[in-house]
Amino acid sequence: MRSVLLYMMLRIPRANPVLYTFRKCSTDTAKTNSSDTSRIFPEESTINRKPASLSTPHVAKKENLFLKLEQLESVPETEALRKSLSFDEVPGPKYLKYLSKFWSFFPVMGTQVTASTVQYLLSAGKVYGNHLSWGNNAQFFRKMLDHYGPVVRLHGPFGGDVVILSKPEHVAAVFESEGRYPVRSCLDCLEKYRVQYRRFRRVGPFLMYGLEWENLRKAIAGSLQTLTEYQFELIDKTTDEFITRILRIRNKQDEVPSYFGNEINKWALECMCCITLNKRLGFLDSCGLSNTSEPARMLESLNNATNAIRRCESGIHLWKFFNTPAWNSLVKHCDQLGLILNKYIYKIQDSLHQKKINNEILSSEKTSLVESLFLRDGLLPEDILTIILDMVLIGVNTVSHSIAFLLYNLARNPRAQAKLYKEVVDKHDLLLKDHSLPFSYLQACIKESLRLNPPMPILSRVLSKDTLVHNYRLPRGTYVLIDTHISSMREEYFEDAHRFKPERWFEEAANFHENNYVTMPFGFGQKSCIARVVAETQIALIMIKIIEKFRVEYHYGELTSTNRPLAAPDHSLKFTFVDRI
Ligand code: HEM
Repeated sequence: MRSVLLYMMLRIPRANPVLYTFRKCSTDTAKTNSSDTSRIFPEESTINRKPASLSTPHVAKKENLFLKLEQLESVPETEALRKSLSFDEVPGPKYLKYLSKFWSFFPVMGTQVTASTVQYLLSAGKVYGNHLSWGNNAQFFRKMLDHYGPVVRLHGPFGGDVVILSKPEHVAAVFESEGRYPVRSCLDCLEKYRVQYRRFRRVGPFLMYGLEWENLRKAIAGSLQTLTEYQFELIDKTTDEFITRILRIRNKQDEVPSYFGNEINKWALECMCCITLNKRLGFLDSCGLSNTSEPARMLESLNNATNAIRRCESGIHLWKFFNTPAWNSLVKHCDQLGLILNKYIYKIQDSLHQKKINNEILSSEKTSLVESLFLRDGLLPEDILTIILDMVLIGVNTVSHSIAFLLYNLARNPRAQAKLYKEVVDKHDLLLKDHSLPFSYLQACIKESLRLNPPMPILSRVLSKDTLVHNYRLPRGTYVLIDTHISSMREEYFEDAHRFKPERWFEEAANFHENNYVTMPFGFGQKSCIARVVAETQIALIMIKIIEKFRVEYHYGELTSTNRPLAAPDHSLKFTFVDRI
């Protein structure tokens, strides 16, 4: 048994043909472009590249996290911490405690596996013993918190513990103790894919930490403050195409087909290309997409890669030892997505080079995110690829799920929809004039819908120092999962919490809720969403166009979220779009 385990732990991931082609292609391209790179960015030649060795076995996440935490300053012991209850006293399901002792010899497994076990329970549903037999796994966190109290400790079956929280004051304690470089959980599979298989030197902004992450984040955030006028125009055109698409695909009863969710995804992916590449790739082509077209392949890869990441991160990480179907799918689809994006990234690099030769001055209005990243010192095309891939993997589904739920909430609340329609009609000319979005009721609708249906309901952090929560001392290194959805549904903060009431955001208490960890659809602090403004503008723009043109209805019962890490609508989105007279 031990030797089998040892073999599994040391097993070196085998390169597969798809990967080989991709790696070869990208290194070839990198070679052909290396001279260009040094001409445009002379500083880059000094970068000391150290690709991760393929022969290095995957390092246990626990060690990684502690290495990262070591960089953080330690804090003096306070009186309150000294008097607190110990970590062992935090309640939680007992059976996991026994299992954790039994499994503790698994050195390669760590906190991450505990967390992914939780994720697995959330997405697949499992029955364990009396305490944990939940009929409805979507209610997993709520049941745990109802049963054990506001702070729950899950003893990891494979070592490493997870603490679940949802009360704003506890969430405050976690975020207020956050250092300069917060650590969130990692997606191990994506890290392995990028660092070990693709040998990228950086793992992407979502997964990075420390000074390097901070610098990268500053570089991206600088270009994502707002949309440029040019990007706004591109997204505006894309949204017009989306409206035409609704007209084309709806039936005689004005209802769109069950694949409408995919149409929203196409719109969101096209917008992402506008934001990152300043380019429309034709996702909403009026003739539809042929299966072999580039946009269709890109969309398919994105859907399959997202699904593969979810499968890899759920349950036991067998892909760390051998190539599971989920891992193979992840490699195949991330490669595919990367190949397409790389093509455009290199094109932009070439055109920048050309502009430099011709001494052309770049107009800041027309500079794409990729261009602005190239213009910063020290970023290689592969760094830019990981940035764009992270943005695509996070930003497309979150935006399209938000739109789906907002349409649903408006369909179910005709009065709110009528009020929004009035605002849109009254302020239409303002939108045309200066591209600003002075729509306060619309903004309240967006906030309210994100409160009811946040696309990323669970935030995660690794504590950078011992933290006092509910008088328990949670040790540094504890992996904390925060269910922000539960707190934003509490009656004590929101009257009629289950109702869609945009008006509540005009009340005085709203500021309190926004600033006090009660509702956090975009996360919190240094590692909060980098593209909040851009995402809100995108959502506002599409809603204005839809509500101006159609009355939206939904005739299929309650739409709720699947409880995956990214919460998606659990039914098909067969909305009815009735023309406004
Ligand atoms: C309604 C849409 C969106 C929602 C609700 C959302 C929500 C979130 C949340 C909850 C986080 C984690 C925050 C934390 O841990 O504190 C996050 C991080 C992030 N989001 Fe968004 N997001 C949205 C749209 C986007 C878009 C459109 C992009 C890209 C253009 C994007 C890029 C990112 C990135 C790169 C991070 C990682 C930031 C870091 O770790 O430094 N998001 N987002």
